[in-house]
Amino acid sequence: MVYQPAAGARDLLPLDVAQKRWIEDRLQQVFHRWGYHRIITSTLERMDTLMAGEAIQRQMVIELQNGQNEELGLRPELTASIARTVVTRMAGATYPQRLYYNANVFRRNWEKRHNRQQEYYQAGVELLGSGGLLANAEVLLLVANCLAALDLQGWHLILGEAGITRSLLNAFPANLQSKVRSAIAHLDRITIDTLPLGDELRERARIMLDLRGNSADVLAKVSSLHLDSEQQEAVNNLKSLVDLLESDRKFPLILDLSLIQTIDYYTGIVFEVVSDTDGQAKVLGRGGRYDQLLGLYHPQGENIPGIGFELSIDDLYQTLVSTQQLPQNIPASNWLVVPESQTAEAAAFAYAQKLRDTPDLVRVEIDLGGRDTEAIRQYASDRSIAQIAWIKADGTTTIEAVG
Ligand SMILES: N[C@@H](Cc1c[nH]c[nH+]1)C(=O)O
Repeated sequence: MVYQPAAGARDLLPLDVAQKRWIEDRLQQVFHRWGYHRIITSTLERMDTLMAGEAIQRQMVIELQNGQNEELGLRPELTASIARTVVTRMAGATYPQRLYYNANVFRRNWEKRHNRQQEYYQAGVELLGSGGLLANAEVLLLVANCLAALDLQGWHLILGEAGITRSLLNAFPANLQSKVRSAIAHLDRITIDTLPLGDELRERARIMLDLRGNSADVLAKVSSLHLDSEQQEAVNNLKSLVDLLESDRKFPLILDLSLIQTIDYYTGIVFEVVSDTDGQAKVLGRGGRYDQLLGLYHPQGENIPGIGFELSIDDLYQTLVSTQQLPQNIPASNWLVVPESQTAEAAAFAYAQKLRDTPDLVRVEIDLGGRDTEAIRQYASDRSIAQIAWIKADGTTTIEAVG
């Protein structure tokens, strides 16, 4: 019998881990520089927490059997868990709260693959307690700073507004809304042309499909849709955000008011970070504003606004691996300490420990015996170990540089 990981699960070997850590360490430094603090929530959650009302579909979650009457699942994302934690465990916390995470998530890929489960790694932030323009701008500028810290060239951000998109969809008959929503999400013009819609609504659906491109054009087009005052206000807020982002230096922005996310807790801006390095658009991360999510978990139903994003470590890795920036090898040890006889073993351990106790990171291996001098030299050279310390029983040490 051959033991294999579960379908869709992956083992990360030391070089994979070193490369993943390279990405994570850079992101973490950026998060710290912006005043964010790490939060760790449970991998396992109750299904009602994970589904965040109806925002996350049950099919997305890998459910677990347990004997009790508690439905449990593996988290498919972190935002719902963080919302639950903050309102139930951090009562009395002052706002804003700036939190970040770096964690594994599990999703059942029911759409594309045949019910395959999959484990992914995400790093992301949640900025809680502020609903305004500045919080939106902070989060988008933080995305840009993360990508700069990874030296990732050639990306853009697709920015939508879930509130506007949802209210534009409300004009359609209730029984057709989900079809129109899905046709718009998939840019499916044929469905829009064939659904039983009157001329005016069909035209509206076509315009919605076209609400994508440079910000000035899109904002002009959406204003032609006879907006009510609430929609107009949301459009104005979007315009202020775009102006703020584009004022200082060019922020690579595409506005898309047909952008619809699979996760449905968003109430304001939504966005996707897209890389265009390999000539092929690839989504590296996504996020948005959710001003009604925390209220779902709050004991008194109090709403606290929030906004955040996740970056997919797996997709960042795929994009960066071709640029040779990631470490190409696991780090070599600096020293190999060799007891020359059995009676020298204690002295060898003591010498190795002295080397390890220096303030700079020094990697020190003990030779575990069973090979002759030549084999030891060969091993050190194969592993790119710089120096060998040969230790005698009386503690005498001979240092040899490996050629
Ligand atoms: N949790 C979302 C991303 C997000 C973070 N904050 C807001 N949205 C996801 O996994 O897609």
